[in-house]
Amino acid sequence: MNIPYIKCHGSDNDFLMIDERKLESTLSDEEREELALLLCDRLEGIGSDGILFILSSDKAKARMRMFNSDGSEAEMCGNGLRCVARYVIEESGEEKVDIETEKAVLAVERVGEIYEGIDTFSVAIEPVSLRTETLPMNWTNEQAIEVSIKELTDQQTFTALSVPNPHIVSVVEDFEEETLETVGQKANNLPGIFPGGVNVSFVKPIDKNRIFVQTYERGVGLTNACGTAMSASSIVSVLVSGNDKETPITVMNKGGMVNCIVHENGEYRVELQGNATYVYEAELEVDISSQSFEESFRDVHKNENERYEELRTYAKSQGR
Ligand SMILES: N[C@@H](CCC[C@H](N)C(=O)O)C(=O)O
Repeated sequence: MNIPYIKCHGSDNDFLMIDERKLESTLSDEEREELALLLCDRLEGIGSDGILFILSSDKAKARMRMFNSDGSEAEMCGNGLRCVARYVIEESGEEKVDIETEKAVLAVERVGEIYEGIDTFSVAIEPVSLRTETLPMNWTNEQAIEVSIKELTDQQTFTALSVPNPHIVSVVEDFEEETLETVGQKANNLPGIFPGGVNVSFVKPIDKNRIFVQTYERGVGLTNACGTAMSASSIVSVLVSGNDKETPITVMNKGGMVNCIVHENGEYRVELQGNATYVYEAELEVDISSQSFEESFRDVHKNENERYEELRTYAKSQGR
């Protein structure tokens, strides 16, 4: 099977982006899962946090499906949607389009640069729900805001929300990555509470409307950034740490930074704004039955990667 793809990232949460509309035939779900397992592996494969599949849609300009590196499909992917937004916007020549995702048709658009020289895209993160049943999370109350989950740790509290993929968020003064990994692993081995798994984020407030977020992602593990988690964390920071809605919250992460604008009009909605960087474009010859592939490189996007390095250096200098 011949598969052209673009290696891309949002805040260094990296993906292989495959336009299925350009393949001889669309893939089956088994093939998407097999491709994710084969290609995302960082030792034996190409290495990435997941695969973004672009399909045609009868509801929007295009449709995105996202598979995690463990082969599971997620309802939504914020950093990935920015990459798909760029691809579809550049393809259509329009500045604002709609993209179908599993749970919603979402507006995406090109917006003002988040950092000099960085083409920036904004994606809508919705629907948002604080009802535990939407994650799903088996819990005694309808909501879980700042609750202790003793099966995870007795040192922290968590807030649960779906955006619409499932997240729990803990606001802490400081944290070690190892603690996040331990808690994330436990949460994803607790089917009695989180039957579908859950993304776990630790949030460190830095200043007013500025936070640092890191996430243990369901289906992946620790990542440099997770767009839906940064959106969920921004909502939680409004709810429990006094950050302001309707104005950007700058979210620093291990791979860079984004802006999240939390809107509330009866329900929460977030505008997630950040980079959508192409690393390189290449072509694959894949044989799924023998679990093998060959890769031929076509085009490295050197200039934009150099510009992204400047953003990364700046973000690092702002600390965590
Ligand atoms: N990194 C993504 C989220 C990807 C899906 C997540 N691991 C899940 O299974 O819910 C993002 O940027 O939102």
